[in-house]
Amino acid sequence: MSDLKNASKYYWHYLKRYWFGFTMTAILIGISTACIVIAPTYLGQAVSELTTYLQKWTSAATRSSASLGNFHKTLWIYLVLYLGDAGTLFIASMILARITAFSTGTMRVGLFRKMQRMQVQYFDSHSDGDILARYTSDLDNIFNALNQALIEIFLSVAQFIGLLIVMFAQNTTMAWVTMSSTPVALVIAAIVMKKAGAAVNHQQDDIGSLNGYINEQVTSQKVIITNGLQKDSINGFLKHNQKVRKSAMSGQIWSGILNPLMQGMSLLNTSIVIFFGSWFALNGTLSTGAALALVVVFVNYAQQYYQPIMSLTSLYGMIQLAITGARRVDEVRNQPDEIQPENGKDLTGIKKELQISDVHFSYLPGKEILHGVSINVHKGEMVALVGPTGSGKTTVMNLLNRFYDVDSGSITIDGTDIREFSLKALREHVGIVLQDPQLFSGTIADNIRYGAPDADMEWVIDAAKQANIHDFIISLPDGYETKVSDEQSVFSAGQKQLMSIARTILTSPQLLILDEATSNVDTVTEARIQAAMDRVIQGRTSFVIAHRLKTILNADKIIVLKDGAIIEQGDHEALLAEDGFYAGLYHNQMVTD
Ligand SMILES: Nc1ncnc2c1ncn2[C@@H]1O[C@H](COP(=O)(O)OP(=O)(O)OP(=O)(O)O)[C@@H](O)[C@H]1O
Repeated sequence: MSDLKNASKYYWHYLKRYWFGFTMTAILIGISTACIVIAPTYLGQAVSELTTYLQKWTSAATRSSASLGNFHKTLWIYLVLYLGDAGTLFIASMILARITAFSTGTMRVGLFRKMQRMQVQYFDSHSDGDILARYTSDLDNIFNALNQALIEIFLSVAQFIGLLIVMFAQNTTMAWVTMSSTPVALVIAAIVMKKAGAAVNHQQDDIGSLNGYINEQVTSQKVIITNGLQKDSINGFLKHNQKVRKSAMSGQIWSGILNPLMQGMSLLNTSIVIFFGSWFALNGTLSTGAALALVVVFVNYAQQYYQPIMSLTSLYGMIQLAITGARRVDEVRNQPDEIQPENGKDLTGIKKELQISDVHFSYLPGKEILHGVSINVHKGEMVALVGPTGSGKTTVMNLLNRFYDVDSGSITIDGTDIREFSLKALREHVGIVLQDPQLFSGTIADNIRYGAPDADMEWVIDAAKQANIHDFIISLPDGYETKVSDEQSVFSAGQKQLMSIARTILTSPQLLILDEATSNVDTVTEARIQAAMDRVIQGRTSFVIAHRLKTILNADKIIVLKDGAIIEQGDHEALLAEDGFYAGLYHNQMVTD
């Protein structure tokens, strides 16, 4: 039920602005229903006018007075009513199609905008495939339901109301008899809908997991091939696929069962009406003819009574998918945004120092990752973070850029807590070169100026030169205009890394965070990346996550992290002299290198 509540809130948020269109649709469908209800009476009248005409025409005495005028008039009214029905329905569907196109467009934009405001935590804790499913299959389900079910809902409601009016106008007692089975139908519908809702929810969540798995397997294709894991990959896929098949089947069964059940209710209803109708006919005050006519009319109504309910229940699978879709998209919509300080301070640069003071941090409640980390960095200094895998190096970087906020302790720049700066100002001054650099669709030049879109070509070339990648770029047939997404231009990890270094140089950050990426490139490229990194670091305050210790021998400060705590710190010489964890690590690496 809370799903329905959340979905209603979601639809209300996006659809309320179309109230005028919905009102017009309701009026038009009201007119259409009235036309369709009234039209048969004119058909009957036309038949009776034609009979009168034929009777007059066949007798010589009355032939002169025989006229088809009334017959034609009635036929015209009949035709106008049918045209009225078709015309109003057409306009109503056009209005709804427009509302659907605009509202789902706005939903898509809303979701995309939200993605740009959300905390990094959401992306870290959800698979890419699952996030993608919310943008694709969930939004598609919403679109399909709005596109196909909305008009049906309007029609069914109008038909139902129209029928109630006609029934009560004819005979109140028989109208109540016709409606008597409604509570039972509602209870059955509520039970089945609850089951179907849960099943469809499962189905969508399982589709999200399957997408996540496919995404993971596609991006890890090379690892799978090199390790000969194709069979395991397929087995994993089959497991996910089987889960989707099971949950989809259960969803379809529960959604599909509703329609036949309602058909059964319709038959039951007809029997009730026949039973009570005959009783009234035998025991009531009406003449036998009138009573029988009433029974015939109400048997007709009884059959029609469940029609709107049945057409809604036949759409139930689609509606349920749209409810689940709205729930999943709404989940994203309700994610907290990145915390922006009110009247955030501007950051003009690091004047003196950056201080990390007694920082405790946990990604998940109760599972602390950093236990009181303190690092003091003076302007222009290079700090290297070393330590075993999982020791917390990346976590420290995540906190510096406010991807996450500290639980306790503080990070300050010249005495001001970084949470007091506006996020924009902070991030303008923090440049990050990630271990796994990302290139975006567009040209090489676009990619280098990604963080500084206004930079002119001269600066782009200068940044590429500093990053040691200019010569390679101009050796390409299209030079800086080479399309990155082009199938012809597949870049090596080292080339991508150098381009992302050029990108960072162009933004001219005050604080640099470098996740050393020299581990999966050849020694020549490694030397080029190292030289580029050295150039970027010069004169800037920088944090380098070092995997290869020989790249950080010149660091002003080396921080050794283990299990989320600093166990040693100092420069290379001092740490070697200490002959502790760092010295052991260094000697080990020298041997393997
Ligand atoms: N988003 C996350 N949610 C929960 N736990 C996380 C998250 N990111 C990292 N961790 C955990 O935090 C701990 C520190 O991870 P971190 O990535 O900082 O280590 P690291 O020193 O950078 O490791 P590596 O050298 O392998 O990159 C690990 O135990 C890891 O499992």
